[in-house]
Amino acid sequence: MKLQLALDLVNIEGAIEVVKQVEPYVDIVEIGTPIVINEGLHAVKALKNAFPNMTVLADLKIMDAGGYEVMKASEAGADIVTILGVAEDASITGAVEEAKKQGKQILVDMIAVKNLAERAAQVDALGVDYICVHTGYDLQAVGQNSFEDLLTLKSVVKNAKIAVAGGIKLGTLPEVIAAGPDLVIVGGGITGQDDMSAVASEMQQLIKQG
Ligand SMILES: O=C([C@H](O)CO)[C@H](O)[C@H](O)COP(=O)(O)O
Repeated sequence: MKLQLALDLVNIEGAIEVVKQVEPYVDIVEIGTPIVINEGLHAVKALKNAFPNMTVLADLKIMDAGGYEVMKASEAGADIVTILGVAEDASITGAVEEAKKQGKQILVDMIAVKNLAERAAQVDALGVDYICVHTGYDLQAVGQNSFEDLLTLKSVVKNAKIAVAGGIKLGTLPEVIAAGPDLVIVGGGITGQDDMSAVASEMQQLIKQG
């Protein structure tokens, strides 16, 4: 099980400062969608330059032109690129083919997918690397989370690794770990804390204990 730090509400310098504090405790650093919107793929390039050995995920949430957008993110240095589960199969296939060509990986974000079990099985058959259940900010704000969806995903996905994201905090991490995902994605649960390093370290310990 791996820990991914999601960086969303910071600029490039802020992102680099956060990673300096938590680098030993996280496996993957995500340049979140809000940063990409504000700063473009330069943010991915800057992070990769600052931390060449770190696995960097570009949270582009691709909806169309899968192959082209994966190519651009790969050029910027992304190791993993996200596409939406609600995208067309052709877009996901294009993203997967381009990622394979570039030696990169694809994470499919199932945010806003209504028929989760059915769509997860379809997406799994397209050869993606990760499938992620995700409660976004707007549904977190009305009290939702992804725990039940995570169990659904576990029961239908046979090939891809399973990831979970959305509002995970130190207090809720044990419940997430118990469901056995391959990748746990945490944003505000680390970046919103006074002592980011201590929280990330505790999260890593819990994840290692499994
Ligand atoms: O993908 C995300 C969100 O849609 C904003 O782009 C976040 O990175 C993801 O939800 C993880 O962040 P937290 O919910 O703060 O843990």
